[in-house]
Amino acid sequence: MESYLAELNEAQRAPVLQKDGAMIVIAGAGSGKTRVLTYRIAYLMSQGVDPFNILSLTFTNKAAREMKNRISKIVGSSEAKNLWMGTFHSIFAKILRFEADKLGYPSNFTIYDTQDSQSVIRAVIKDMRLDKDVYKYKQVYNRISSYKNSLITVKAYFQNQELQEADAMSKKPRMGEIYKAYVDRCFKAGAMDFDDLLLKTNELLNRFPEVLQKYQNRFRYILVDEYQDTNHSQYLIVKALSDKFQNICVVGDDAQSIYAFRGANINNILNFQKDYEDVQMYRLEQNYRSTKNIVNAANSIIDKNKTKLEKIVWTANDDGPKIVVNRLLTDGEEGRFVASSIFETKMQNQLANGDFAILYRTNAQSRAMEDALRKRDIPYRIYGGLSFYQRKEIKDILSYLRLLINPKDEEALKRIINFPARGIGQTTMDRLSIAANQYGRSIFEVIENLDHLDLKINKSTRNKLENFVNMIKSFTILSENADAFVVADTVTKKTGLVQELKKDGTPEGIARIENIEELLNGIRDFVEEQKELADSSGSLAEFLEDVALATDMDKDTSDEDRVALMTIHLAKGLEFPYVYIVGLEEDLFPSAMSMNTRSELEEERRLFYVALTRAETQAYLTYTQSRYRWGKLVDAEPSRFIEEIDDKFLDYLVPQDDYKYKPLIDTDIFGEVDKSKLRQTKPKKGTPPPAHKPTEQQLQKLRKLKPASPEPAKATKSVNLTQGNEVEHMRFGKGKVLKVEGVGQDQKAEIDFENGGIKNLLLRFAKLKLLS
Ligand SMILES: Nc1ncnc2c1ncn2[C@@H]1O[C@H](COP(=O)(O)OP(=O)(O)OP(=O)(O)O)[C@@H](O)[C@H]1O
Ligand SMILES: [Mg+2]
Repeated sequence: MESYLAELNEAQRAPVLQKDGAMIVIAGAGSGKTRVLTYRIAYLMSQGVDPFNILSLTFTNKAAREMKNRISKIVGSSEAKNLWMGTFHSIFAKILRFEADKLGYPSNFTIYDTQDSQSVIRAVIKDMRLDKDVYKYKQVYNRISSYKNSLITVKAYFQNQELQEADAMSKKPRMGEIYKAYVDRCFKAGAMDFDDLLLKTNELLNRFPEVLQKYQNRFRYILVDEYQDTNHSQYLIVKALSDKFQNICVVGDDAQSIYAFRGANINNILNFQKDYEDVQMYRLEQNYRSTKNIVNAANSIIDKNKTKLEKIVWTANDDGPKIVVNRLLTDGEEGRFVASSIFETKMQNQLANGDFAILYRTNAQSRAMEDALRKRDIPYRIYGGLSFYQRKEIKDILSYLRLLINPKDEEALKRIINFPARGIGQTTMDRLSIAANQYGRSIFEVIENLDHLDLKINKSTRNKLENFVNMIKSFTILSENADAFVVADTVTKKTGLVQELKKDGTPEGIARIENIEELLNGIRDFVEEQKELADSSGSLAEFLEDVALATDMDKDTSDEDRVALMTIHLAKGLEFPYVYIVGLEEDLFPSAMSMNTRSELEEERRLFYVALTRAETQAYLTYTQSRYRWGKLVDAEPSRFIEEIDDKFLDYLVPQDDYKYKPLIDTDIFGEVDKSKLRQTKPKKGTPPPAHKPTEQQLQKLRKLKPASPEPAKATKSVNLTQGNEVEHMRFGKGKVLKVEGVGQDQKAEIDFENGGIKNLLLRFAKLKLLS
């Protein structure tokens, strides 16, 4: 037996060793589904399957990279390079580029991000002179997106009476026209939006049988992770591609289906057995990720859902500490509690920042957490929200880069034709735009042919336009031979973007220049990685595709050690030793918008299940008593999800009898807040005082809950360290003391460890043995 197969239990080995046929692995969180996929790929390769013939679809590109790295270690990296691994979007974007001409697109088509798409929709609504309060562009965008994901093309829309009536009923009778205009504009700009990447792939496979056959033969073995969250469009692609050989392995957990609001269809998992002949069903039951307390608490939650497949999840891991529940007065306090708990836990157990994650239901909750972490000097990274690539200065540079790859890209052109200012005004742009519509050409082409067109544009403006086009063309020529970094660096210098920011001179301007530097560094890393890992040259086109399709998780470019902050939706598939789930309040989690039907509430509960099962060692649940929502301070009730967990797994920092007790208002914290809005309850006689902050006693208790270390934590106060001492640390091994500073409780030492490099340790917590 290959040695790596010993790293699987028997139940995991079975789907790995079944080389051919259709199979589905349904199993709870942390039971090794992703591991099964990884090892299955390695096994297929060891059985002589060509990596070119294996397609593996994951939830993030980062997950794909991690799997590829693991596989490289098992079978060698030159082999693993040729695997097709990535998200649905990134894999099918690649295929669409090969086949673009069949669909009438240029192979260098741009991928419009959500911002670009919404900007096109705004322009359409404006040009059609529609009321923008009725036709809200974000709503319209979501609607179009859901049509596309259900494979309703413009043509299909106009054939569907029901849909048109539904839109008319919701006061949007002209939805169809907007949809058509939007699709036409994107097509003219040589651009696909995110949903097109799936829709057009379906079109390609449907309309061109020879193309379908080609990819059916290529992808003889198909694997899909997180199958419970595939939407209809993705489902059809997988079904079509796997139809011939039926060598398909999907893994998933119905209890973790959390994307119904984006069209994910849990029936895909439930119907799998009907879709293929001879389906083998596998179940995994042992969880390797979490403690018994976490696994059992998570089981007790998901038990409350009626719609589910019965599953067993157990673990041989330790009981571990109980799940800590804490009530705080406000979100500010909640942040402070989380930050100090992270600080204490980190110090006591000598952990890295990356061992901690803070998960929340909505992005808005991150602010209070950030404030508190910053005050404590704890480095953190927020995933999601406004991403790095959406920042103005970054998007400006990317627009230049996009334009030189695809000159038809109208969103990119509009953004930078007069930035930095070159004296090309709005009137000129309007004239160019009208001409472009009239001739059915792109604005760039109109500018290229100005001499032959009778447009009211004066000589000097014509010159400016010509210079602009020539500059872009010179970049295009450069990009034909140079890698992405060289091109981006040249563009940044030649366009004068950085000079513009330098002139500005404000701290914001300087921060923007730093961001641009970070972008260039990122591009350099990308080029190096491409050359090493993926057998490619690291061209600009490849980089732009990578950026356009990077999921929020993938934008993690630097490897600095930070606490992770993200919404629960983004945390799917990940794991952290310590997890804080914050804002566990009715109307926030479960969300007020998802409590209308049982199925919505069950999706919220699955979301909570996902959150809790990310934790390996310890989970913390927090809620506040009042929170600002829509600009008002409102009373908050603890989430029903806390009450749904069996008490024996919980440790309340707030005494439990006092669970729903509302304390008097703490004026120091509320300042000028309208106190009449707060419920003012007098403490009942004999009730313990409300615990706003954990008391010293509670912190003691919290400390006791820390996982026991092999050696009891000895304070180092008896060890009097000085420079040059040799010491030994449990995790970092032997080390030499470089520097000691501070006194008493705050005494710190800088130590150079054999295994850990130079560390700065607080002596009160560090478990050090003095050797000499
Ligand atoms: N047989 C095993 N022996 C040791 N560790 C294992 C084994 N199987 C899985 N693990 C570890 O358990 C953890 C969870 O595995 P994995 O992420 O594959 O689970 P999963 O089922 O995909 O979870 P999720 O449902 O959250 O996606 C990982 O750290 C993995 O390395
Ligand atoms: Mg997984």
